Amino acid sequence: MNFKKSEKLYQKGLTHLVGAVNSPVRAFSSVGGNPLFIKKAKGSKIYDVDGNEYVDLVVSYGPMILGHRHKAVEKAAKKALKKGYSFGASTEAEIKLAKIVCDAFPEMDKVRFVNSGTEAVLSGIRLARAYTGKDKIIKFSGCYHGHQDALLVAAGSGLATLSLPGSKGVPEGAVKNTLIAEYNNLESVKKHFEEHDDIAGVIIEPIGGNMGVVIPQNNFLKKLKEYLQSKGALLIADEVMTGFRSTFGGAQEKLGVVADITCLGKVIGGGFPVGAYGARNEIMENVAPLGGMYQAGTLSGNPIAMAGGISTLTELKKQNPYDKFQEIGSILEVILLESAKKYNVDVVVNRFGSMMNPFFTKNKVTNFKEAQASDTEKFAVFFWEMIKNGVFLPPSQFEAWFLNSAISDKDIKIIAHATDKAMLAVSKI
Ligand SMILES: Cc1ncc(COP(=O)(O)O)c(C=O)c1O
Ligand SMILES: NCC(=O)CCC(=O)O
Repeated sequence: MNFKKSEKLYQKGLTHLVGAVNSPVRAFSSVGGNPLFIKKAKGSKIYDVDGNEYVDLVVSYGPMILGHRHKAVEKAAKKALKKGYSFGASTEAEIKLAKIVCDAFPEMDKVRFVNSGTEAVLSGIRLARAYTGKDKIIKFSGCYHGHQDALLVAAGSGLATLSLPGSKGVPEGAVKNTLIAEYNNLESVKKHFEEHDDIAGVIIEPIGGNMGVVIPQNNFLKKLKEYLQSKGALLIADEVMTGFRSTFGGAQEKLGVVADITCLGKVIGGGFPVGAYGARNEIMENVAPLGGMYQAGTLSGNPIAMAGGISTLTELKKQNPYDKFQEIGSILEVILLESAKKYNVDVVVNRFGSMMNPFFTKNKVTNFKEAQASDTEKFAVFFWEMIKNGVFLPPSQFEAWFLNSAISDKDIKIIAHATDKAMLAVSKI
């Protein structure tokens, strides 16, 4: 396996692109080496420009839940393309996707489409403030909610990978209403309520996916919702990663919790740029043109993106792959753990349905601090051995791996073989 063409493109890309990437998570900062350049993808596989083939466990950081270029999605997008790309006016497709989305969440009467998860969350936060008339928002350390100013503190994803406590260029004023709590620690939330009476709500990834996978323990989410209700504050579920992935109704359905505002992205567009935020009528009626909270978008509800979303969600409903994800996920979990045991490597595997990852640590991982105790050098060695043996992973200890419904038994064998080689390599450092 060689990466010569990727290497060449990387050098070329450095001239006019920052770090030759358009999102820092794509840089190989924490694993060393240079990013791979992709030529194409199909089904469960992704191919780089040097012709190397990989089983893809990144799937564009989540959206490609049916695998790449699913027939139904490709057909729908091509059909939409022929009718025009953007109109700046309403289409029937928006109504169709809105119904599919609202039907999936019990208390979602209305939804507004935007173009990314970042936009979905920044709008959801604005809505919580507009509805409650309060300014403060609690977020959990290690959770990532896109790159809006107010939430770029103690964030996961690329900030965790690059060990950044926050972002330069964010004025103090932009984060003065952001309070930080610890995941799985209700007391840390209560403490803020004891000190402040102007908290609009709490935003949470119902399954943490941006510090690696972190799962709520002991009904944490249910208890959080009950507590917030008693305080008249809103629960804002950032289901950008988990929506239509944990199951069709998202992590909320799996965990038996209903949020006041739900933010969506990734799978909802099936690889096209779509985000959304939704809630019950009483909340959504605050959004313009019905109410005074302004939020807009030239390309929002884009017809190609809507077609991608409708076809992806319709196919997902038909396939209902969630039991299969559970099955494949538990097989991969066993593969990772047995291989770690064989080579005497300390590994903890966290998994929730089709989201999982190993942490190179001895102790359980239930919050950001525990995730940060992982050995990132070991992860870097593991990552490159997986790549060399045909498995494409996110280049960070703090990112989730995602399953897709095109993964085959043969792919699982490739992953098992690569894992064995990778754990052996880790055991030698
Ligand atoms: C939970 C969560 N929220 C928000 C975002 C932001 O979405 P986007 O990258 O589409 O702006 C992401 C991923 O990036 C995410 O994982
Ligand atoms: N977990 C990381 C993401 O989901 C974001 C991807 C990106 O920012 O490119």
